[in-house]
Amino acid sequence: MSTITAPQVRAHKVRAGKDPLVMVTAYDAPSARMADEAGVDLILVGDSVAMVVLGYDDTLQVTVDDLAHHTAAVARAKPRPLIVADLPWMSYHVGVEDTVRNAATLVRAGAQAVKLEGGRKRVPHIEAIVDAEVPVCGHLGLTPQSMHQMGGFKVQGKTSEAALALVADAKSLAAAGCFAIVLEGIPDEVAKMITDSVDVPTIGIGAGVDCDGQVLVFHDVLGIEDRVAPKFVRRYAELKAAGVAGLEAFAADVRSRAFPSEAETYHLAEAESDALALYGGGSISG
Ligand SMILES: Nc1nc(=O)c2c([nH]1)NC[C@@H]1CN(c3ccc(C(=O)N[C@@H](CCC(=O)O)C(=O)O)cc3)CN21
Ligand SMILES: CC(C)C(=O)C(=O)O
Ligand SMILES: [Mg+2]
Repeated sequence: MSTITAPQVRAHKVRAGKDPLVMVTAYDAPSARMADEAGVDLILVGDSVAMVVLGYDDTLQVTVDDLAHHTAAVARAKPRPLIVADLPWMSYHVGVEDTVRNAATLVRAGAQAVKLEGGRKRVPHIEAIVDAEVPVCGHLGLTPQSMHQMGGFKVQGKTSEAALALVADAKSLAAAGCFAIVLEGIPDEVAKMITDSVDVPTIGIGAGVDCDGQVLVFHDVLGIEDRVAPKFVRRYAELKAAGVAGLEAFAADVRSRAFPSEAETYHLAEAESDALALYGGGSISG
């Protein structure tokens, strides 16, 4: 079971004296174990899996079944962080009943909460999922599933009108029962205003230091991703470079016959080796 529960997250505000929440994405059992051992608070099985793992150029290409597949792999690691799974595009845009069934699919795969993108127009869907006893995390600002409406992955809330609309959206999400709200790609002043305006924690990604938590994509934090490079990413390791160096060393050892060594090789017992020699020692003409 998780170290932190959704109700505990809901009450987690920096202004109440708490340290910021730490959330990182994970998409499989080994990444979930790394997040667990690092002591993060929440794992997000994000639809960013489409871009950083599955090779797509956007997040619109993944389905509920794709997210369930990755959520199940994360859940099998039994990580201590709370497992939040993204509802992908088109899984909560058709109807409320369809939305609740899709949330249930992710819960049965092992999610302890779900996240969906958008503001006040998502309130009926959020309320229905919460009514089905599933904690919901909101997501406002640069919502990647809206990339065609936004004209790309563009920072949002850059005018006073847009900023106030985001504050109103955040209040609607909190009132609808969201236990936390991710704020992505917005000016820090706007994120601070939202964080001050709601009683649930805000978890920022490209939203400044004044949120109640921070989230980044696993492959960005560890330096595995090198196609997408948003300004808000800080790399804490260079695993892609380490991986390429390791594979180069393996290839060199194979080609020089330095691999495998004696210690990496199996042998017959002597008697069996002698008996085998009597049968022709492996010669095909013998
Ligand atoms: N590897 C990765 N990291 C992410 O954080 C991430 C994904 N993939 N895929 C899904 C979404 C897409 N995200 C993105 C992708 C690009 C930018 C980006 O290039 N932003 C510009 C700002 C453009 C502007 O000024 O409006 C930047 O320079 O940071 C931002 C968020 C965040 N998410
Ligand atoms: C970037 C985070 C917030 C996300 O939604 C994802 O990884 O899919
Ligand atoms: Mg996402």
